[in-house]
Amino acid sequence: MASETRTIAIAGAGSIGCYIGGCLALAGRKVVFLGRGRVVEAMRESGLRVSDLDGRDRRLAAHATAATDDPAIALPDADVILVTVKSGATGEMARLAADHGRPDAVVVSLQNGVNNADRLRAALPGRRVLTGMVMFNVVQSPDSELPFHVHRASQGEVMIDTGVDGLVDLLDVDGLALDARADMKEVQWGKLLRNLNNALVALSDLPLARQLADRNWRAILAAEIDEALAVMRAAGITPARITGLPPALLPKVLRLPDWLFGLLARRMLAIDPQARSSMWDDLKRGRPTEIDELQGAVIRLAKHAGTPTPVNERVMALVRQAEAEKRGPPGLRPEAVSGGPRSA
Ligand SMILES: NC(=O)C1=CN([C@@H]2O[C@H](COP(=O)(O)OP(=O)(O)OC[C@H]3O[C@@H](n4cnc5c(N)ncnc54)[C@H](OP(=O)(O)O)[C@@H]3O)[C@@H](O)[C@H]2O)C=CC1
Ligand SMILES: CC(C)(CO)C(=O)C(=O)O
Repeated sequence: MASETRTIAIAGAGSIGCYIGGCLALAGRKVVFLGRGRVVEAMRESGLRVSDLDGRDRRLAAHATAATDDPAIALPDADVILVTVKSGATGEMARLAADHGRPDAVVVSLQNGVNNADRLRAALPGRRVLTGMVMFNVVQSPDSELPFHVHRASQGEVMIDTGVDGLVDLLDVDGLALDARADMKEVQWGKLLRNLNNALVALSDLPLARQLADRNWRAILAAEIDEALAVMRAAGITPARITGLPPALLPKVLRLPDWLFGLLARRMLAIDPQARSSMWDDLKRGRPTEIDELQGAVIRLAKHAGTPTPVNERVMALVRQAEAEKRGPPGLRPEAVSGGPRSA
């Protein structure tokens, strides 16, 4: 795959799509952004600002940013379609790729959860669909800020299925660390363990670094992970090690006192103070969250495996309540989430 001549479509220009597409465009790749509303308007008006916690701070001028809300413009020329919509929009994006994309385009799901790539495969029979996973957090600018600004606020790779010649070379540019993996199913489950914290960041309304520094919040995450590991064991699923720690050790390490956790989990804590979670972003913007793909996946699997998941169920119910109230992240204390003695 000759990198300079290939066209990459970003199917869902939001936080992850604009960060990854922005890095690719800044490296000279041909990128077209398919988005909508305020993001496309802002990119057309004033381009894109792409920064990260390592100190890069770069701009793409408006004339160098191909942004559209029309799939008939964005998708027909694409050699690679990177799907970066939230899980609730996967079905719709699959339909757009089927209607407007080339049959030989490689489609890559860069979404959290364990089902999105399979959903794309089912909706795009005969097409090449790869599983991907993004390990870092991206924060997007508030609505009024111009240019539209995406900031990578933690470290981590973009992991992608092996098997398509030249794809890693195409995507491996400054600001992105590519990792081609043959175990993406296990990576999805390993990432799911980490994503069980997305809801806690959203419910606490705390930046990720502050929330993870609090042992009371970590104890809730540890309890969620205990339940998820039991479910996975019962279902014969082996989650990949993606945090620097073996998955089975995560609950123990999370329950350590703050000072010891800080020492052992240095990689996990290499986060800048702005980092939150994509679910926090959804509550902030009054949008549906991916709770059903994360805690929901654990709870559904547990129903088959016959293992209990009370903590994941409680967290899911609180997120559902916050979604329905549409008042943004509710700023709960850990006791209100764990159901502990001080929650009343
Ligand atoms: N944000 C993060 O830090 C991380 C996110 N992820 C995962 O990456 C995926 C993407 O997340 P994120 O970037 O945060 O999501 P965003 O909501 O920021 O971006 C998705 C964008 O796609 C747009 N969109 C949805 N449907 C269409 C459509 N039919 N046509 C054009 N545009 C469309 C949305 O518009 P609108 O808002 O109008 O719906 C939105 O702007 C998720 O699965 C998430 O879990 C993984 C790691 C980190
Ligand atoms: C922040 C991160 C990387 C999980 O730690 C994430 O996947 C998200 O925000 O959805």
